[in-house]
Amino acid sequence: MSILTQIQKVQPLVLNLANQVTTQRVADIISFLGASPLMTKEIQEIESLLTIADALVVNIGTISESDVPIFLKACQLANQMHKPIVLDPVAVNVPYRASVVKQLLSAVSFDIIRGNAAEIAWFADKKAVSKGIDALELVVSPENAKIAAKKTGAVIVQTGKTDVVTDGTEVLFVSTDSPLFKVNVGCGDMLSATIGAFVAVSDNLIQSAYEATKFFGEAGEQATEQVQNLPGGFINAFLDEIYQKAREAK
Ligand SMILES: Nc1ncnc2c1ncn2[C@@H]1O[C@H](COP(=O)(O)OP(=O)(O)O)[C@@H](O)[C@H]1O
Ligand SMILES: Cc1ncsc1CCOP(=O)(O)O
Ligand SMILES: [Mg+2]
Repeated sequence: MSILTQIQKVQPLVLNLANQVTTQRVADIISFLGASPLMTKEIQEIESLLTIADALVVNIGTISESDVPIFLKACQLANQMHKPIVLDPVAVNVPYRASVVKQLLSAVSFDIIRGNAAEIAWFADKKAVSKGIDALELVVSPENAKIAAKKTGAVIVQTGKTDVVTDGTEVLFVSTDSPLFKVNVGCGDMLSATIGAFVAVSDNLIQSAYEATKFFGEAGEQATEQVQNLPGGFINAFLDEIYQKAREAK
């Protein structure tokens, strides 16, 4: 049975510490995949929510000082409860965010880290050209992703023109092409959430990350064709594609 089919069967609960910009898009893609999204910012309920959750997705996109305790507690509890954690390190090259992620890395282990090439370069201690939430380099290098995997112990999904999925040893590539992902804010967040839904039902981290990334990219290509390369209706066409393909999964 494919991981996508397993999602239809299990309907896993994916708990999100989401950013405030793309919460609805993240909740929608988890739901359209056949999984069940839940967002929280309340530290008092984190343990009970993790008890019923099948995966945790942590997105630092709009993190602030008052959020750090719940991020820390949620990740520590997820480790203790053996719930997989996906980290989306939005703009981690910015000093404050870097300090928060360093604090998290010193206290918890992440199963999968999904970021653009500039964000992944940070984990590899390599220079990269970025501008806020975006990577600016178009050259795809698996080397930084492999180093980042070895340094963090996580499976790395480095997104770009070609996506790189690696555990530091095995390296897989996803070469789909949906340029409208770049101009639509939140596509990275939605991919991280998709990976969360896949890893919620599979113990194979690199396979979950790869199949999620490939499924996501292929749906993007279908949607790009449907909207004649115009961004305004792309997300709706993309989410409809996700919904339809998820329900066709065998
Ligand atoms: N230059 C590009 N051309 C086509 N698709 C891209 C390009 N860059 C990223 N993508 C795709 O966009 C999606 C989001 O990745 P990315 O934009 O790198 O994340 P983020 O939004 O976090 O910066 C991924 O599916 C990725 O394959
Ligand atoms: C614009 C913005 N600002 C803080 S989080 C966010 C959304 C980032 O979304 P993505 O990294 O998926 O493009
Ligand atoms: Mg991002």
